[in-house]
This record gives sequence, C-alpha cells and structure tokens, in this order.
Amino acid sequence: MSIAFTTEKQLAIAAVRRASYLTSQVFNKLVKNETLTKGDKSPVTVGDYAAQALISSMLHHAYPDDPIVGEEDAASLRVESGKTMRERIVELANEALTMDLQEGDYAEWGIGPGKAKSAEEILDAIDRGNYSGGRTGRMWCIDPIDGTKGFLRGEQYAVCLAFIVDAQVQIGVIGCPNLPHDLSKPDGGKGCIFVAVRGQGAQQLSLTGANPTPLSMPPYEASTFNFVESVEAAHTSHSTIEKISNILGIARPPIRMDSQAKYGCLARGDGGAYLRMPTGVGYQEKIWDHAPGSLLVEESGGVVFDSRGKPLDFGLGRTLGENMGVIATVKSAQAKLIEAVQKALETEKAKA
Ligand SMILES: Nc1ncnc2c1ncn2[C@@H]1O[C@H](COP(=O)(O)OS(=O)(=O)O)[C@@H](OP(=O)(O)O)[C@H]1O
Ligand SMILES: [Mg+2]
Ligand SMILES: [Mg+2]
Ligand SMILES: [Mg+2]
Repeated sequence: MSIAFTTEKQLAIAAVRRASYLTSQVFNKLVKNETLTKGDKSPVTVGDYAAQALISSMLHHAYPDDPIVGEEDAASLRVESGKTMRERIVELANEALTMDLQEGDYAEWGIGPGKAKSAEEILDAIDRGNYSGGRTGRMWCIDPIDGTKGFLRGEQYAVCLAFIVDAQVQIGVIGCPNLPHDLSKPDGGKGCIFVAVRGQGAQQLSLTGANPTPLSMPPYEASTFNFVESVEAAHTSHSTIEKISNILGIARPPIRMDSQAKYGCLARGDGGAYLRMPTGVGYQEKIWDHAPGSLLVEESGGVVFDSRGKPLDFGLGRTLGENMGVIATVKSAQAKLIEAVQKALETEKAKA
C-alpha cells in the first residue's frame, strides 16, 4: 500500500521550483570567481551552494528531525579564502528565501518576505546535508545542481530532490530549467519539473507548477529504440554503450545530455534507455545522482537496475556501493538489454 505523503510532496515541489528559479537567475549573472574546483576535480558554483542552502532550509523548517544527504558542504566557504563566494551565496540564498509566496507555498517553511537568514544560518543549512545515509528511517537527498558541467555550458542541468523511507525512494522531484517541453522543438518553450510519488505515478509540470501531464513510457519498439547517455566521457563509458548499441542493432545515435534530465526525458518517451557504464576508475555512484530519477522512471512504467540486473540500493550510505553501472528502460526492454550489456562486458573482459 502506498502512503500519500501529501505535505512532503508539496514541499518538495515548492523547494525545487524555488531552487530552479534561483539557479537560472545565477546562470545569467555568473562571474569568473564564482566557481570552485572540488577535491575530486569537479566544479561547484555559487548556484550549487545557494540552492542546497535554500532546499535544506525549507526541509528543516518543515521537518526538523529529518536527516539530509546533500552533495555539497560549506567547509571551503568557512575559511578566509571563501569570503567572496560566501557573501554571494548568502545574498543569493536570501533572495530566493524571501521571494513572495506562490500557490502551494507555506510561510512555515521559512520562506517569504522578511525570512532572510544570517551567513552562519546559511552555512549551517548547507552543512545539514552531511547525513551519512542508511537503511532505516526517513531522509531527504539533495543534488542542488546535478550536471554542474552542463550548467556551466548553458546546457542541461537539474535541481534534484528525493524523499527516502527505509531505503526506498518515496518522492522524486527534478527541476530542469533548460529542458525544452518538446525535444524536437529546441527553440520552443523551456523549463520542466518532473514529479513522482511511489504508487501514485509520475507527472511533468511547467516550471511554475502548471499544466500537469501524466507520464508513461512507450513500449519497446526495435525501429525507434535509442539510448540517452552522459555528455562527459569521464562519467560513463561511451565505447561500452556503443558496443551494446551494435549488439542490439540500434540505428539511431544516442542523445547526449547532462544530469538527471536524462531520466526525465526517458520517462516522457524521448529515448529508449538511459545507460551509465563504469569507466573503470573506481568511481562510486552517489545516491543523489539517481534517487529521484529512478523513481520517476519506475512510476512511468520503467525499471532501473545495474549491469547484473539487480535493483539500485539506496540504503548503503551516500553511495550506491561498488559501481556496476546503471540501466533505466521500459519493462519490455529489460531482458534484451541485460543480455546485450552482459555480452558487451564479456567482450571487453576477454580483450583486457
Ligand atoms: N568519474 C565519474 N564517473 C561517474 N560520474 C561522475 C564522475 N565524476 C562525477 N560524476 C557525477 O556525474 C554527475 C553528472 O552526471 P551526468 O550524467 O550529468 O554527467 S554528464 O555531465 O552528462 O557527463 C555529477 O553530478 P554533479 O556533481 O551534481 O554535477 C557527479 O556526481
Ligand atoms: Mg558535483
Ligand atoms: Mg549530480
Ligand atoms: Mg550536483
């Protein structure tokens, strides 16, 4: 039986909508010294930090006892060299926190005019995302900007939030400010929010929360089947995916796109499968890069599993553990895809 989680859903949509607005505003004004390179060489911008502060703050006002797994932490903002970025982040987070209430917003979530926070409170809100995750209880999972490289290129990125109970994703919300409403019309309307609640299906909304459209993936069809995959070659093995594509005799080229916008596209039928194959450098996938997207696909009639056909485990901590890849597709393609993936991996092993 599914539980409604009505307030959690409303809160998640409101937080992602506000953060999507914040990040698209930041992009238009981003200057050179507003991006850092993290220890793992990946970029993080004032937009990532401010969006995590905003979402984390709203969650904490609504559910003070719920732990949060968030991608970012404020350590490099608390030192002297982080002063310029810190000040900008506080300004951006406060602009977003104090925006007028919109339909579906509640002042109790710490938002609306007069709800600005101190620098210390903003940094604490970012650091509240330090939960180590685990198998039991409620938790929230934030990726404030997923696909930061795509964000910096002015391409696709996503504001991602999941609500997890006992290691099962119950709510997934993904805001994609740059995603065309219709991929075949790249110059048409842009900006989508994807929402899924376990047992209640999935929807696409406009960025304002209007025009809810139910999502349902089309069944497997050999002649139109294609893949969606990451842009960055360091994040997924493009060559393994090409092998899988050849084994299946797929004629259409893959759609390359950053972030969990890939899961959104798949859920609405823009592609046949999303494949993410390990590059062999020992990288462990993070739960915030897959939690909302996986529920979105499942609630649209799809399945998400690793290269052995096993479901993703969100109860292991902040990562998905040993990287066996991620495959998301419509149910009717699952068996074919696992077989092709196994075949491709065996060929690679034989060559190594
Ligand atoms: N080496 C490696 N392998 C696999 N994955 C990695 C790796 N490094 C980073 N990341 C994570 O990839 C997240 C972005 O994934 P995308 O699919 O959007 O990648 S891409 O930008 O389209 O290439 C990206 O998310 P964000 O940091 O939120 O942008 C990272 O969590
Ligand atoms: Mg990152
Ligand atoms: Mg990410
Ligand atoms: Mg991120």
